[in-house]
Amino acid sequence: MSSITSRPTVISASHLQKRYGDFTAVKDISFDVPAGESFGLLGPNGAGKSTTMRMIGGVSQRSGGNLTIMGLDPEEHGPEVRAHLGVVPQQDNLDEEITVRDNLIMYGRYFGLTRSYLKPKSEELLEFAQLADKADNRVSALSGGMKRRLTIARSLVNDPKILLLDEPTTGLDPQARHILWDRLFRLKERGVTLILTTHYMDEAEQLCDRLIVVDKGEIMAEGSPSQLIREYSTREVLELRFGTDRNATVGQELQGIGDRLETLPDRVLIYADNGEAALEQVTGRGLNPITSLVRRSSLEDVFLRLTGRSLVE
Ligand SMILES: Nc1ncnc2c1ncn2[C@@H]1O[C@H](COP(=O)(O)OP(=O)(O)OP(=O)(O)O)[C@@H](O)[C@H]1O
Repeated sequence: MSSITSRPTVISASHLQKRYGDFTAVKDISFDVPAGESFGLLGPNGAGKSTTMRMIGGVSQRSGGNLTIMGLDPEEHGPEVRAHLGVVPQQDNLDEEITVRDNLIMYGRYFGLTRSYLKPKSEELLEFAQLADKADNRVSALSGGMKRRLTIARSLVNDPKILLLDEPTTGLDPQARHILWDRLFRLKERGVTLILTTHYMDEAEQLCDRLIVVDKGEIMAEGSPSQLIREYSTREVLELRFGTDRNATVGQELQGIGDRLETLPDRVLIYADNGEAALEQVTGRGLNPITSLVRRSSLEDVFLRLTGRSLVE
């Protein structure tokens, strides 16, 4: 099997910038995505992820930098670029008053696809989205997770090589998120390049081969989830809760335990490769947290290390 890095680059962004008046939403974003990769933009609300996606999708003009999709500049070759892209926006914009199947057909017609192509295609996509039994229902009768799956099915009507997903599971319950992730894995298996934004660290860890951590319009770090965790965190984290007032003051007494300490309003985090050994040191000093938990490091810890803030505030 060819390694992912030897595959052709399908998206190349170089020093992307977007200004809204005096405000710079995207300051300097560069990345290359090879075909078939699942690439993520992870960052908190307002980091500039959607703005970057809109520039890739060709619906927002960039203020600076270069961008090519399959070798073409989306601002100069909008229709050709859009023919390669499937776009799943942050907000579902389905037609609520028509049926599930008709949403697919109408969207395809808008793309100029023929009815004879769309008839079998819509059935295939309904199967893929696990919505075949809802085909004749109005969209207004679907759950949030079903609507998301329909939006994804709709984005696939033109067999895109690249799928842009802006916050694909925001607002969904855990079960609906897992069903959706499973569908995205299948697309990845078929060789579709996935570009997704998320502020959920677990989503980034599950879905992304590689990602950039974005904050305030800039890239803070880049790598695979495991590379980033290795580089910016310890293997384990000991989470301690001492009570609201005590959390803020106990830091002094914990000095020297583990590699690093973070004090959050509701807990203290001790970064250590061996969390249990760190906990023994804590109790050995006569400090008795109300609760303690040893867990593996996550991308949330990477973000905290890079910015001093939580991803979800
Ligand atoms: N049309 C606009 N005019 C002015 N400012 C904007 C506009 N669109 C976005 N912004 C600002 O640009 C910044 C980045 O927004 P963007 O939507 O790209 O962030 P994000 O990382 O996608 O977060 P979210 O998940 O909340 O959408 C924010 O401060 C936002 O308020």
